[in-house]
Amino acid sequence: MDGSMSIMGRDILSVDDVEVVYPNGTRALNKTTCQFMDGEVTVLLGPSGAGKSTLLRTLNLLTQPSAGHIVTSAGQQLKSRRDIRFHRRDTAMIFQQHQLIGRLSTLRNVLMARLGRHSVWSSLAGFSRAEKHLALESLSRVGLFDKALTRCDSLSGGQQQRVGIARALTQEPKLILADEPIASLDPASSDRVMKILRDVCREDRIPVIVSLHQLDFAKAYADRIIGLCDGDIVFDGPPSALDNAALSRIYGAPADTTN
Ligand SMILES: Nc1ncnc2c1ncn2[C@@H]1O[C@H](COP(=O)(O)OP(=O)(O)OP(=O)(O)O)[C@@H](O)[C@H]1O
Repeated sequence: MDGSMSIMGRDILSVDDVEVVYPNGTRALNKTTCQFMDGEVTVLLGPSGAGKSTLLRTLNLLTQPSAGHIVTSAGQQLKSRRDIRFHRRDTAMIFQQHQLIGRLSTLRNVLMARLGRHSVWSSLAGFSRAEKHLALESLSRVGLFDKALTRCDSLSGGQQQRVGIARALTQEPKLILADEPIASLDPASSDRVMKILRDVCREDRIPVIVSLHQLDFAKAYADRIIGLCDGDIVFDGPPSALDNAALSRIYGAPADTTN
């Protein structure tokens, strides 16, 4: 067992009594337990400072829990450096600010996703034909095949975010985490990005977990919404169950449901 996530069952990843207190004493996540399933888009919703990014980053162990564990479907607690390395290799992260290298082509940026699977020696040899094929296929899935040789900094914000998704796909992940992926996009680009994420989740049967501020996109694209407030999960259910009472638990006051 190499510590990578199994997709034998529905239950892919568990958060088991996890708490996060940052070194400066900020308690960002109170004792939290939840599971994430394959083929399900989960949206983390909540006001600024609620703990969405903290929960997301804890799933990848970019933020270390102060207590509790992240557990794979095989029942394995992610503790050893080796297990964490395999877990990160299998987990793709999409950021608000794309994290692309502007002067490189989109294809080069997308291929960067393969570095985690190379040894020092094999990375010196360059990317294989199969990897280049996978990168082009990923660009094709996000509708950017024709931009493969274009410099990234000449693309629009929405196109750059789609390159970020293509890079994530080229990692061949078993889990995708997206931290406010549409925060700086116009509505049409946001719609396209969310649709691609949902399609990937369905087609590749992997969990996609997205933090969002936009209630309308959460309702349109989530299978499940986890509402956070002050480091606690205060709602966990399908969008259809997100009524005004739930919204006021998340936002602390009657929320504007028209947004
Ligand atoms: N590295 C850090 N060190 C100290 N405190 C932090 C750190 N990162 C986040 N926090 C604090 O932890 C709490 C939760 O922050 P987090 O970023 O998880 O919230 P969020 O819901 O993602 O907010 P936003 O929507 O504004 O991104 C906040 O009080 C924040 O100030």
